Amino acid sequence: MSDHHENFSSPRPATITLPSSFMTSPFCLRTTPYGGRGLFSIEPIPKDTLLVTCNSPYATVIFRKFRKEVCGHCFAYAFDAHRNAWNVKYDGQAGNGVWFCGVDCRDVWAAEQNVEGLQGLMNAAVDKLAKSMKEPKVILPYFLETMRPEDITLEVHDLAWKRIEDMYSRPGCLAPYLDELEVDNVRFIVSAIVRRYFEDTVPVKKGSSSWSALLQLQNNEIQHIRSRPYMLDSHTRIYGFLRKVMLPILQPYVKTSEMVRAILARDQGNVFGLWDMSTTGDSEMLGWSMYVSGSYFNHDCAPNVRKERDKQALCFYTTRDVEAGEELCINYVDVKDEVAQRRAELSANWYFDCACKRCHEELARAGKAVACG
Ligand SMILES: C[S@@+](CC[C@H](N)C(=O)[O-])C[C@H]1O[C@@H](n2cnc3c(N)ncnc32)[C@H](O)[C@@H]1O
Repeated sequence: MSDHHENFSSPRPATITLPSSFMTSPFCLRTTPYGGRGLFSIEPIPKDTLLVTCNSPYATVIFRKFRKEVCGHCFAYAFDAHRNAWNVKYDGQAGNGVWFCGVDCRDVWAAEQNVEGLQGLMNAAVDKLAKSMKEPKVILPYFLETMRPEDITLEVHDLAWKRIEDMYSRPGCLAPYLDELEVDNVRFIVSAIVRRYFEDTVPVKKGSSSWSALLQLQNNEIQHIRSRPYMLDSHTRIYGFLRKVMLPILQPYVKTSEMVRAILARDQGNVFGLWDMSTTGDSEMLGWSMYVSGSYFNHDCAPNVRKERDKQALCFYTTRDVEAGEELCINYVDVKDEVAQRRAELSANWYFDCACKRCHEELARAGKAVACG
């Protein structure tokens, strides 16, 4: 339970333990001149090479409204199979709230993700507490009323969290109100805590990512709260809810806010949306997942890597021949969009000004056009 504070609060840790999936790869992790670390080829890599497979997410959530339509193990979407919903469930309370596309997925989920029935019991507890929530209420009004983004330093932020920890340590403090997305966020965090519990108590499957690898991911906490100060109130209510809902065996993980903060700080900017595989072009987001090794790919508006979901796994392939020394990048936004829209989206949701060559060239052309016009 003792997270190293440097790892927790600094945007990118000084020392990195590489995810095990990178050890035998044709690429390495290096510092970029523009945006932290990135993955670079160490030898020529042909088109369509599988670079890395992230076998299963460290944390994941299917939006509550899609729970009957998305398989809890392989994420298959019922509509893609021309069905309205899946009907395989786990017997008894310990499988609560999870539907499967077949008994095979149900049984693997039970063996890998629902050891001791913990995931299912937590789902049931979250649903029960969510039903009893009262009126919406802000719990950090002073923060929202007085803070300007530039005032939100790590110290100010730490103080707000300390206040919340104290508040929820008092007996009789009620569970705060959460909206639907916040309850989904609770379930995302619960999945990470249950996984961490297994990591601490039962042997983890080979090739799985670890909590210490998750902590190495870029921490976007301060940028996130500066750009949306109301999110601190949301995050602290989520923490309050978690304090109330955790089964006794998992309570040690939320006794302080450290683990919840560490997950929330990496959720923004590092997770992958779970989309249906629709070929109609109207793809819908069904939830989101954190794949630790996949989060080291930087963005480029002319990417040389594509990602493909294969059931629970996320696979990364080269889209063209890559030379030794080239950076390997995916795209975070739709590269068919205009430069201004791509940049606005990256800035709003990932907090960076894209430094890629394509943006540079398109901005230079636009600048010349304005100068000539
Ligand atoms: C998912 S992380 C990628 C790994 C990250 N560079 C690291 O060191 O952990 C996304 C972050 O990488 C940086 N980044 C990714 N693509 C970028 C780009 N095209 N231009 C500038 N920064 C970028 C930004 O800081 C962004 O928030």
